[in-house]
Amino acid sequence: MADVTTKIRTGILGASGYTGAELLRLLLRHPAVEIGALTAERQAGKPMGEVFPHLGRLGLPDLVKIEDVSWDKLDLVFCALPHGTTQEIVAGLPRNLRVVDLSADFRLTEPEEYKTWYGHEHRAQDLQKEVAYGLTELNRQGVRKARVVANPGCYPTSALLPLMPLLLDNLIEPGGIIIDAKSGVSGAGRDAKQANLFTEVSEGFNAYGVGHHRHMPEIEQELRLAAGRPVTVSFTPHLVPMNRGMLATIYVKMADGVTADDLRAALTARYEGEAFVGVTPAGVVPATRHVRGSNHCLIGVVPDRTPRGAILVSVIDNLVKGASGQAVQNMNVMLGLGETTGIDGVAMFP
Ligand SMILES: NC(=O)C1=CN([C@@H]2O[C@H](COP(=O)(O)OP(=O)(O)OC[C@H]3O[C@@H](n4cnc5c(N)ncnc54)[C@H](OP(=O)(O)O)[C@@H]3O)[C@@H](O)[C@H]2O)C=CC1
Ligand SMILES: CC(=O)N[C@@H](CCC(=O)OP(=O)(O)O)C(=O)O
Repeated sequence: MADVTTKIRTGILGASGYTGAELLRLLLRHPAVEIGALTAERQAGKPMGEVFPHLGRLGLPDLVKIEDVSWDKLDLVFCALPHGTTQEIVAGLPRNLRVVDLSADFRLTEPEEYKTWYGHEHRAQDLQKEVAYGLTELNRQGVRKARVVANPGCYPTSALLPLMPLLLDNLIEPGGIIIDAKSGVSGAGRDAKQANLFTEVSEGFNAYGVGHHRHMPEIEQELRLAAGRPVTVSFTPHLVPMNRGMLATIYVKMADGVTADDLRAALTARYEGEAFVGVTPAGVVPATRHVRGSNHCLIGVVPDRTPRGAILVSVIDNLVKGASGQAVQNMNVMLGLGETTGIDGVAMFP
């Protein structure tokens, strides 16, 4: 384990956004980390307390533009920038810097697939080969060795943690998986958008990206690795009127002779000893409030009335296990620190 008396000097690119603020909330109580640089685009030049009053009076550096960061004063960088802005920035960083990227820029391993879903050429294809997909519990060895970690999307995290072990063990069929997922509005970031106005979001909820959300190929890429053959999922995200939280209701077909109790037992065995992923007892279905503010994923398993059907319910906090918490977890693994350091809090219930 690394010596925690030598602090890791970290920078956060995109510190004026929601995941940037969440990284700070977690890193400020991390004993092995010091904050060396914080960046913003439009809000560059401002002190942190002006952008986020709850992060004022903490001695944090002011927000600067990315081009004004002194990279030689840093050991690791978190990139919390919009898609499409990160590939060139990471490619231009000194190679001794470790990187945890919260955007989708390095998640899809095939540049053609990236172009199809993100609408432009991959701008750092050479670097892509050095990247590990940071779903920590299921790729710990990859994360440990990587210089650059692609932190998974929030929807993929909520879906892959229950599905991948079941596919690996051939307990469910790769065909016909339906992922019906719901997210809090902070998942859309802090940027002002009409769809995220209080009047558009409150007192109702809606599906979006129906049939074509860019998390579909990310989910299928990782499920293909688990199943050893192509997997096509039906994935529909929904926006619900809450600030944070994500719940995925996943419909699967079990292999012949398998029961929902078998699925629960397999997931319980797979995640035994894991600090952040848990399976609820039979008859208990997890809710977003059980993980709010924490780095936990809770999974419930229920038999369905359809032939060989089962329903998985998976909950995370989109800003924590779905983004910044998992990013800190990956940093801990990359640097040989205790994996739960700084992120061991339990949920804020209710
Ligand atoms: N929100 C969530 O739950 C999750 C988000 N993610 C991903 O994490 C990343 C950050 O998300 P989030 O924090 O929600 O986003 P926000 O919109 O809240 O924040 C974006 C940040 O990037 C900065 N920025 C915007 N444009 C540029 C640019 N062209 N060059 C440099 N900096 C720029 C912004 O600065 P300024 O404020 O000055 O404009 C701000 O600091 C995204 O890729 C997102 O998809 C992943 C999982 C979950
Ligand atoms: C509610 C909402 O808008 N959510 C975002 C997902 C945020 C996230 O996890 O993912 P990325 O890093 O891939 O953007 C969306 O659907 O685009």
